[in-house]
Amino acid sequence: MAVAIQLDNVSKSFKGKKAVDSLSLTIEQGTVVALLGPNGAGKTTTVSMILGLQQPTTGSVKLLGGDPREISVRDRIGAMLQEVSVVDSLKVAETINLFRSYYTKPLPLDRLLKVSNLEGERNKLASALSGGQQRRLGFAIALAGDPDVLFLDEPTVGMDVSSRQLFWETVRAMAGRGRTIVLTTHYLEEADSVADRIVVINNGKLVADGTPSEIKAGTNGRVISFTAGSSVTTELLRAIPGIDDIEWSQNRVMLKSADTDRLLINLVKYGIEMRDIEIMSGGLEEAFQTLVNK
Ligand SMILES: Nc1ncnc2c1ncn2[C@@H]1O[C@H](COP(=O)(O)OP(=O)(O)OP(=O)(O)O)[C@@H](O)[C@H]1O
Repeated sequence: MAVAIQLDNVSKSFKGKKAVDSLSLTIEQGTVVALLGPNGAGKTTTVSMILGLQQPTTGSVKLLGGDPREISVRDRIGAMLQEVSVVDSLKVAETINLFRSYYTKPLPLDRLLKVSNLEGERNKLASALSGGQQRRLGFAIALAGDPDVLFLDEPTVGMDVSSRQLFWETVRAMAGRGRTIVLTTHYLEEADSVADRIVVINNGKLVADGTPSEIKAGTNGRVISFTAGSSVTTELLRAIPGIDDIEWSQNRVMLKSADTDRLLINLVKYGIEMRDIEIMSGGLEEAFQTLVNK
């Protein structure tokens, strides 16, 4: 598969402190990649370097095979950053048209108004939009040039539920047409449902990289919980192989394990009295906390 983004050993320092530290990353075309990490992890700095807005202190960045600052590369890129700056005197449709004029193959205005759900606001002043509507205008602007690579920095902050749904549907449809999407978000459930790949950064370093299920499976395993009979004690459970953690909530016990199938067999073998057995996967939230608190 063709490579859309390539970072080779990229570092960025501010006043001697590394915001991004020896990051290497290859992103293939047609994938949706979520960049996760706590505040200050280096996500925005990474995206700014991929976009050519900041230069790495060391290392190299390639976007669509070229330098992100080249005009021919910029023509194929769209970005929705945290701040949307609008010209005060321009209406929504005029604002979108202004951005359309920067590109060689812009999408039609009506299509952009539709996917950003701003058809009803086309004649409003852009500066008079609500916060959520301004985010959607930012999305329309990012899509104006029908980009091959789209960057979304915290895109759904302030959007209501139906706008979010339409937004993610549009993003997934774009990926289906071979476009590459890189997004940052603090909403882990969104990353879990929309991304093909999750890259976790902490202190400027890559700490995990994989599909959402790989990230979840690789860090926290799964949990078996059941209502325990009166003969079951923590000591008894400690003797059983394959349990990573034991937690009680009244007479219900939760056992963490990397291999819940094998653990269940062991529990039966040891004659553990169990009722209402449940097996659950750990969530992305839990995996994320484990990764960034290591
Ligand atoms: N222009 C700058 N000058 C000095 N330090 C900076 C600058 N930009 C970023 N930093 C520092 O680099 C580190 C990474 O910041 P960055 O904005 O990339 O994090 P982030 O992961 O995007 O965080 P958030 O989730 O809060 O948006 C932080 O410690 C930040 O203070």
